[in-house]
Amino acid sequence: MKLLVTGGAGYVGSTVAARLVAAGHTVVVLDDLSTGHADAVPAGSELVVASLRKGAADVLADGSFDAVLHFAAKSVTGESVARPGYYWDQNLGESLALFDAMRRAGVGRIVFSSTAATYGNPENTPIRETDPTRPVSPYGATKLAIDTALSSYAELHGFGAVSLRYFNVAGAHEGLGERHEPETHLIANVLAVALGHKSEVSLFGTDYPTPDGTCVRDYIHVSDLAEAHLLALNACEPGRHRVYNLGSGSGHSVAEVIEVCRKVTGHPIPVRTCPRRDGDPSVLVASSEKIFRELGWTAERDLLTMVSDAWAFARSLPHPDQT
Ligand SMILES: NC(=O)c1ccc[n+]([C@@H]2O[C@H](COP(=O)([O-])OP(=O)(O)OC[C@H]3O[C@@H](n4cnc5c(N)ncnc54)[C@H](O)[C@@H]3O)[C@@H](O)[C@H]2O)c1
Ligand SMILES: O=c1ccn([C@@H]2O[C@H](COP(=O)(O)OP(=O)(O)O[C@H]3O[C@H](CO)[C@H](O)[C@H](O)[C@H]3O)[C@@H](O)[C@H]2O)c(=O)[nH]1
Repeated sequence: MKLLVTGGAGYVGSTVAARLVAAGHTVVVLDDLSTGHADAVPAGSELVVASLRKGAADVLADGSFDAVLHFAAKSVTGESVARPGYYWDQNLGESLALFDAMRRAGVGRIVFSSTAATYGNPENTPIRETDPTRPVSPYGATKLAIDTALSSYAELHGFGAVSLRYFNVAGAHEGLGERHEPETHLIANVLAVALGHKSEVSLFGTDYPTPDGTCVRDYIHVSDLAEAHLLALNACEPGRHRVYNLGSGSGHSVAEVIEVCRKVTGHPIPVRTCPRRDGDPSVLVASSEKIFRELGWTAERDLLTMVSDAWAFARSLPHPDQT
């Protein structure tokens, strides 16, 4: 297939783009490089540097594309609380421009990166796709709005859409890993301490109603995520919008993750205990039973593998002072 990958210079998008190229697809990446890296775009694919609003219509105009994989977004929860208008514009506004360009070019097949943040503070654990969606951040709200728009486009314009609600993505895949600036994600921040880039890791909250008092999350390897995108691409069915959670079904506390990082790196990793971070639910664990039942997908790589792969990637990067 000929595929447009928005956000394909970012962490998840570049990994999936590499997997799509390896599977024999033709890939064009559309990315404004606002948080991505041109050197992450896989060899064998073309990079168009533009926002969705400015670039999507032109790229899609020749009618040669079969489908879109839509990763491009702003995704820092705290920033979304500080700048809600920017998030609505960048996430919903840019996505609507993309969907309109797709409609005009006659491309109706789309796989979209949604998020566990659409559920907010969950009523049930593990979270199912039928559970209430009550996002607690503008980031989660914009992603839920895009999911809702996709349902309309499926119903009224015949799009075949799949939203994949990732839980906490981690790990690295064939030389591609996390390079967010600033980095907010737990594992990358812990590994930065092991590398000597930071002196200690902040642990946000030790008074949660969890076994060790720290937040519990469901970590999913980016390589497992890439496989889910291949399956989702084939599951797009005109007139239908499907939603799937992507997680492992088991939770790990922040303290547990830090301990695994100590084992993998051999570094003591000093911790500074801090107050809770705004907007963090205490437990987020996915039921991925639906995507297993319907598409046969299941997470195969465990937390130790995620941390080991992220560590190998982190060590391959130059020290920030040398870049
Ligand atoms: N990383 C996670 O744990 C996680 C969890 C759930 C959902 N997601 C979602 O997965 C997707 C990818 O996340 P990531 O961690 O790879 O983020 P990322 O910031 O590394 O990648 C996003 C990419 O999109 C590009 N981009 C942003 N806005 C754009 C625009 N308007 N036009 C063109 N390009 C634009 C950026 O330059 C970047 O390359 C996002 O949609 C995010 O919401 C990520
Ligand atoms: O330096 C850090 C970083 C994080 N944490 C804690 O570690 C846990 C995981 O935090 P991350 O920032 O790694 O991930 P989030 O769970 O906040 O967010 C991720 O999952 C969300 C859905 O669950 C969204 O999809 C979001 O885009 C994605 O980054 C949280 O309890 C957080 O407070 C720390 O203690 N110290």
